Amino acid sequence: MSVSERTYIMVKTVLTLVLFQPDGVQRGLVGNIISRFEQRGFKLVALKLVHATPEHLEKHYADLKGKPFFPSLIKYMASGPVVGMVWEGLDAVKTGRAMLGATNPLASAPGTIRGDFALAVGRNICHGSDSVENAEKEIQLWFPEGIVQYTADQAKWIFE
Ligand SMILES: Nc1ncnc2c1ncn2[C@@H]1O[C@@H]2COP(=O)(O)O[C@H]2[C@H]1O
Repeated sequence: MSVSERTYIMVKTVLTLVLFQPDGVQRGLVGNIISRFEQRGFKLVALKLVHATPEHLEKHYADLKGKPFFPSLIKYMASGPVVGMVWEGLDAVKTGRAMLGATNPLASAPGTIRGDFALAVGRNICHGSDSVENAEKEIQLWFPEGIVQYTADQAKWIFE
């Protein structure tokens, strides 16, 4: 079992990283989106507001290094504070991505975060890990100190 694969009550849970871009922070959407994850039944296990360096962001977006928008993405992400958070839950990576909506807000369904709040691909509010393996790497990058371990009492009302 990998570090990010866990067991919570009798349910096998995973961790996912959600990273607010500067537009999500500046537009005051952090609280709304935290509420969506809480209301869905996910458990918050780490949270921080940071002004990330270009070097740190280059590591986070390493798989996009060859893309034409890579330099502007790094410059933009380093232009203001971002918020990193880690959520734990059943299929947290897949369901988190579904809650975010498509990368391009044009293709994001209403009801998703991008479908409700974004219009441009370069201002699409927040990033979500796209696989359990990448979540593990991203969580290690943003939270090298580790996540918080605790029991959420509401778990018995969410899982069978
Ligand atoms: N032209 C583009 N195509 C895709 N992603 C872009 C583009 N320009 C900026 N981005 C950003 O790059 C990010 C990479 O993956 P994310 O899901 O985090 O969301 C993406 C967008 O925020």
